[in-house]
Amino acid sequence: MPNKAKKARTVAKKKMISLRDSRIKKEERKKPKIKIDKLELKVNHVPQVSSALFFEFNSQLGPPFHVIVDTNFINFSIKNKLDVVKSMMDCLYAKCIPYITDCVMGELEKLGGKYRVALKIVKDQRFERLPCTHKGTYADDCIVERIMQHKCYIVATCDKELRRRIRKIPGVPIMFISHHRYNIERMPDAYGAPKMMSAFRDSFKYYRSGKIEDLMNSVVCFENLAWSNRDIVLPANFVERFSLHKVLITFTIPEQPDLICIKCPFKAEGIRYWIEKCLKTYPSIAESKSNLDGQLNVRESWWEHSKSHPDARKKLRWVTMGYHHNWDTKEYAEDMKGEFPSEMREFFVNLAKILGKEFDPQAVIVNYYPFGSNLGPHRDDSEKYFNAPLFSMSIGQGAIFLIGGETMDVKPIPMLLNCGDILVMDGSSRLAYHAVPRIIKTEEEHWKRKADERWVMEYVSYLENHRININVRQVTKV
Ligand SMILES: O=C(O)CCC(=O)C(=O)O
Ligand SMILES: [Fe+2]
Repeated sequence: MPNKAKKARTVAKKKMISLRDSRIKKEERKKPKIKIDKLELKVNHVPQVSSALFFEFNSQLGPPFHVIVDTNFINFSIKNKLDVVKSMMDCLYAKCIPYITDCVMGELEKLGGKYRVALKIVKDQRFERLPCTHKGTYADDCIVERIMQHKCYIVATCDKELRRRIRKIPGVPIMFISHHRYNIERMPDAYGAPKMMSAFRDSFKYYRSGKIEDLMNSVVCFENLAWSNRDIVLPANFVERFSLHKVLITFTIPEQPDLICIKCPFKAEGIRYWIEKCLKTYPSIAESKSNLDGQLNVRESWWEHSKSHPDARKKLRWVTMGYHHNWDTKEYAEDMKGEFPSEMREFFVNLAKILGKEFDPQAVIVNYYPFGSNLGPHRDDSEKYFNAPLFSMSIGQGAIFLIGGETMDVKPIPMLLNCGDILVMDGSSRLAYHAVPRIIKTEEEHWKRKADERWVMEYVSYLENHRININVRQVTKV
């Protein structure tokens, strides 16, 4: 190499400052080599684990359970008509205290008028407040921080992201909502964690999603009921007034002898009468309440509106008249009642009399079920007066109805309910668990029989896709 070139290279090299020089920004500076002493003990820094945890078993958990509730859990509870405190106790079989952080309260307040029911619920005195001292209102971070510090909480949330974060923290069970009830994950068995499946729930799941051909083999059909068949000749004026067949055909089943099953007593005109009432009249009565209250401005003319708005059509799920059922408190109140429809009173009082029962209809829930919808296992015990029967009438498409016993451990009997069929839940069946896991395409659309064209045009498209249930109760002793 010529001397000149060699010199130039040496100069260039000298001009470069060392990569460890203090004039280079600290983060860009080359790190000095650390000599590893192979004999020295290696220390890993991991977050400190609470002393309440024995492996991952949290010894601070135990009744009463302290449950931190987030915003979406409250909202989903409202949507699923679940009373927060009661449903927590049903889930954990023990007293539960729901906690609301200032952050969650802040979130609910910010969400405005639509969430006023949620706000009202969390202001209930059964909820405890957890004051926040940090800045801002990022509720998820606040909850995560708390459960890292204190191992005495369960977190109730339906938020996927928050659940994912909590799963990384040892010893914190998560409560969530699925199948219209509260469930819990990561709960130590020792705390009487809920049996995720009861005999009733097993059946509900099976009939909700099983293959229809398989299910139908085990379903009790009124036509095939051979037990205690009792036929009653109906009074002529009753037959005439409500377009009934002359003879009422009733059955019972051995497992529930107090449940009276009545095969559809209506002629086609009789069924059409109730269809018109349930679609055109009841949702529009000023004194009725419905799940669409406050959502659609078109409640007074829901039926007209629904003809051109398929969404609104599917959205109507219930209408109440007479005493209104309060879905949050599960109570009826004297100041929450409207007129009970007179024709409905007349029909069910007379029917009860014919069956030898006293009945004063005071509350009705009209349920509307599109295909694919269902009604989870429950007992109708809000009425507080159980010495009167409850009448449940099916209209439109069919359904599988499960009737169980006093507890969810009793395996229910699946029954096929068709248009016009009526169940009378009396005596021991009045408080039995029941559910509607599936809406079934009916084989006999007898509402069409001899219907005039105007009627067909008006109602048939709704009935092709929906079932309606008229559920009539007596609330108080008279
Ligand atoms: O739709 C049904 O057959 C039952 C409805 C019911 O159980 C209820 O409204 O409480
Ligand atoms: Fe019910």
